[in-house]
Amino acid sequence: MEVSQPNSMTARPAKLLVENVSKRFTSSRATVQALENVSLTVTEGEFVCLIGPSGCGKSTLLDIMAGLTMPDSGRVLADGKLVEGPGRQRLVMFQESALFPWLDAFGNVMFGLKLRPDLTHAERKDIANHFLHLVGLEKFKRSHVHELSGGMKQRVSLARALAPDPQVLLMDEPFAALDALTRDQLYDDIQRIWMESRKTIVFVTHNVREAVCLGDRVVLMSPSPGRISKIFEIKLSRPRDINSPDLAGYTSKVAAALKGTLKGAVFE
Ligand SMILES: Nc1ncnc2c1ncn2[C@@H]1O[C@H](COP(=O)(O)OP(=O)(O)OP(=O)(O)O)[C@@H](O)[C@H]1O
Repeated sequence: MEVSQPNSMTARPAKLLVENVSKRFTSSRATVQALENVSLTVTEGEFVCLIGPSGCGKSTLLDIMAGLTMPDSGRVLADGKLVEGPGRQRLVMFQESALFPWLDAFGNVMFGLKLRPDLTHAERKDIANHFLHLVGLEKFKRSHVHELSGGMKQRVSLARALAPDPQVLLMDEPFAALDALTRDQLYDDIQRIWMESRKTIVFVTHNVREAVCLGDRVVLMSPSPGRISKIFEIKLSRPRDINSPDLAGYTSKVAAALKGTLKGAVFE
């Protein structure tokens, strides 16, 4: 299967280097080769989207980048250092918000700042307020989790992940459970925040349009065994509007290739 990694950003340093990573899961019922020989370079400040059919290993790859799962073979380097476990420079944001229900929005962001023992309590409060403002929730800082909508919860999760100032943000379908309108708003917000902060982001999604709207590159994976089958470079200016016609050409190209992975072939 063709593997190409065009990347106009190669002049920038590699933030994450995935080298020949393989991972197999064995249960009493079956053995699954979740990833086989996956290699990928993510450059500093890049926004990379991972897309592919269910079960192709996207989350497994993200977890390995995060240091939450160890590969059977191969390795991940972050800033040239071997990833051997989770670290505060690589934080993960999941589909379902993993907020603490007994804390309000502010308390949840403050909790994330426990990762920054170098800061005083007053500095943490300032930072928490700043990030709640950034995600548009300053008026809801005293709201408890059950009082927030799904979109608001994901905004708090985003503020909590950004507040400790990680260099890399790993996002696993963070908007999948939200309605279309809320998602469209969040696409604008995440692009604005990314353009301001220039974090390195790896973003898992099932949604081709979402991947094309957000990614500098869209990495298409194929299942059984999980591999990278093709990488698309998205050369559209930012900020991008998910509903703009410019996106359509890329979207149909990626969608056709995605369909191909389901049939066992990949189209250009
Ligand atoms: N802890 C585990 N134990 C056993 N099998 C697992 C485990 N985690 C993942 N798998 C299997 O590994 C394969 C890849 O799973 P993974 O969740 O990475 O895929 P995915 O592309 O993220 O899927 P989806 O899009 O449905 O979330 C699947 O076949 C899955 O069943």
